[in-house]
Amino acid sequence: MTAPAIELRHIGRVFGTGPKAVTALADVSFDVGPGQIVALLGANGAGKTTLAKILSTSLLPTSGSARVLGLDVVDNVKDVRASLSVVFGGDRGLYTRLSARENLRFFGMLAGVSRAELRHRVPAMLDQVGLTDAADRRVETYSKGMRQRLHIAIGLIAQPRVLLLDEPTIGLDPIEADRLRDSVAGLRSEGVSVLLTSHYLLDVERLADRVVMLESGRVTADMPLTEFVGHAGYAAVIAVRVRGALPDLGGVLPSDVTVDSCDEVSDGAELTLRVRTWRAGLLTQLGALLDSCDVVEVQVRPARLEEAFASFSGRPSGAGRT
Ligand SMILES: Nc1ncnc2c1ncn2[C@@H]1O[C@H](COP(=O)(O)OP(=O)(O)OP(=O)(O)O)[C@@H](O)[C@H]1O
Repeated sequence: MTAPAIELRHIGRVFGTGPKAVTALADVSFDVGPGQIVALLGANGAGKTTLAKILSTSLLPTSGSARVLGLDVVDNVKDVRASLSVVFGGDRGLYTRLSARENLRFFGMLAGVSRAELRHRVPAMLDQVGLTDAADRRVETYSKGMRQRLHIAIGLIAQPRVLLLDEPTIGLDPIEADRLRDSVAGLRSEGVSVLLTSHYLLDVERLADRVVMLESGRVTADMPLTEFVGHAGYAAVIAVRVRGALPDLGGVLPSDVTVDSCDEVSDGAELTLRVRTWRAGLLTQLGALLDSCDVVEVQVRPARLEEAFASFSGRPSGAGRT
């Protein structure tokens, strides 16, 4: 059987000793499978950075064991470093007076990739992150999103099989963020395993196969994304706006649909329904119940990760975003 890309067993990390000791990680165990994208969620101070530092061999755990592709991070520092790459968000570490192509060549050589190999790999990486057209422009002329995509290309130039990706879409506008997510999603087909930390739940919703949630250094959830989203407690919200009055829906709604709110507006009413489980034919059924009124607009909003996040952390929706 192939070893998990990342294997954490009872990892603990305490900073300091005595009464001032801080337990950053208490007892963390989970795996990232080969080719999987796992999102590591948690509020500020939950222990995400500490875990990333242990995996990237820049910090020792105080208990437990961590393996990358079967290699212990304490005993096999050199091999772990060759297998894993860390990509941080923001502007750090790029040579902005050089072009993307030159940055990639430089970091490739630093990582020990041969010149001959770089001749193939650099254009391939530029293409993979959508920077081919801008490849020979100085990085100082790039948008934040382009810089961030270049970071990912640099992280991948030595062909690591495991990537730690920290806040990849921080500070990006929605279009840039989407492009970046496309680049990350493409890694799955390359067989790269990713541990993604993000405060942006949209990244997680779009990219992750599994979600691991940390709270105060402990794992409070470890499950497939679909199951995690299911913890929102409902599948979707349907908002209906009608002209004129609404019929009395008391007792006629399907059992898995409840009324969230019903408000009068200038020329009619707005009704919000919460659907516990989505099923084929539900909208037709609701349409029939509203047949007698003039429906102006219907919006269906699938359950969002914010609600699931809140249900695990016991905080109100939206508090996951910091
Ligand atoms: N070098 C250190 N010395 C003492 N305490 C530390 C040190 N590094 C981290 N901590 C503490 O460990 C806990 C976990 O911190 P960590 O940075 O891992 O959290 P995080 O989940 O990455 O937070 P954020 O989302 O804010 O980056 C926090 O209470 C933090 O104050």
